[in-house]
Amino acid sequence: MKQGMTITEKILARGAGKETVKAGDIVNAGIDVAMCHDVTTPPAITMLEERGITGVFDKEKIVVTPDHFQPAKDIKSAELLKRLDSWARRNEITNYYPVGRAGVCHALLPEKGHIRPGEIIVGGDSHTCTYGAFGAFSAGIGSTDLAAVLATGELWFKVPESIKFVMNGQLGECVYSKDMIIAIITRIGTDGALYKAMEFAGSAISSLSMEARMTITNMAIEAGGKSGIIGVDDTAREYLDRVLPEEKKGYQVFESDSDAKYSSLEEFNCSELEPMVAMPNLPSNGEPVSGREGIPMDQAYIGSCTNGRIEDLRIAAKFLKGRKVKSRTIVVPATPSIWKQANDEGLLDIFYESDCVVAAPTCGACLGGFMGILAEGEKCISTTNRNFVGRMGHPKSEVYLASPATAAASAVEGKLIDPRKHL
Ligand SMILES: CC(C)[C@H](C(=O)O)[C@@H](O)C(=O)O
Ligand code: SF4
Repeated sequence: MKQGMTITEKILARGAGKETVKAGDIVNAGIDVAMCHDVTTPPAITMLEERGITGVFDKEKIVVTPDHFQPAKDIKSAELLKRLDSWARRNEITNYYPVGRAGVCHALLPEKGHIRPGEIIVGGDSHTCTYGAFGAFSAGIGSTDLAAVLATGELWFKVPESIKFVMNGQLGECVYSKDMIIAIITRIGTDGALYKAMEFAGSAISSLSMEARMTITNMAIEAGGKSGIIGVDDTAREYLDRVLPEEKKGYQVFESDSDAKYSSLEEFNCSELEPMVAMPNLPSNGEPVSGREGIPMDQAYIGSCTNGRIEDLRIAAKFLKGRKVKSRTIVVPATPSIWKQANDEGLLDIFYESDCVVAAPTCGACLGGFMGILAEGEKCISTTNRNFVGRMGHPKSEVYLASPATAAASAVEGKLIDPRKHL
């Protein structure tokens, strides 16, 4: 009898023009979308230029946005932005978002309708796995692979094995998808899904918004995952209906067969889950924040491709409204439309009244870039995805990962607190 296939195997088979593939197969697949930003694309451009390759495989299938160091923070980043800009304009890249339209890539692409189910998406960024929330196969690649993709529109993959995560139950009050993914990574470790596709399902996933799902797939790489993926349902269809242009609405939906082969199965009872904090210096150091209350926080950071979306800002605002922060607090809406939406909804006023700094869309302090770098010994509660040594500044600074609720509540207290105490 024919072996069933996972959603990931089906998408890669489609991309490779094959009837079936199985985990471990090496396939050459066509790329539907290639995401380019200001850090890893300039070196790819250099590689292409050195080989006399001036064009790109398809100017419609490449999406370019500067985000890490935009607007330019220093001369070096200005040079990167300049190279990216002139390359994008020279090649007449259809979907180029220059400074002013630019946003954190993994928030911008879905919002602008560049992500579709069943497609194969790569990007020069490790958190490209985010787009799997839409039932796509999506993986981060380095500059060399990116150069190959930009020139040829193809890339080879080893078809990954899949781990199935069944997230049962329903999240309780003040518990969010960020808490789910911290709990998952804490259970399996930072190499627990090495080169695997992390497939998420179950009632606690179904009831999440697309924004909240993206927080989960975004962090698949933090467990070593090649990709993260969630099947398409009505919530995804509604989102796609809203953002996709008419001509792109005919996407292909794949789902895992009931007899698909998984390397393992992990089940969680999400009804028992508590607000979490990932203690320094690994995303796998998760603990219920209730057991760590009282650790003083110098800074709170609310933003990034993990939790810088409108829903995250609404949650943060709920905890900040009518209160002043005791930790200096930096809020970074991930894209210009999120910034505008936050403004229209009065969220920026709430942040202003609470004494938060609101910055322009950028990766900024998430990777210790700019606007929020930590000094020696400082501690930051952050809604980002990595808390490695020196991630946000001095090697002796510390980053604590949490949901926007926990970050905002802790900012008000000036120390770690369980957000349930702060409603
Ligand atoms: C700069 C970039 C290559 C890097 C990544 O790939 O993830 C960054 O986005 C990060 O989060 O550390
Ligand atoms: S927001 Fe942070 S994690 Fe996301 S792409 Fe930018 S630097 Fe990387």
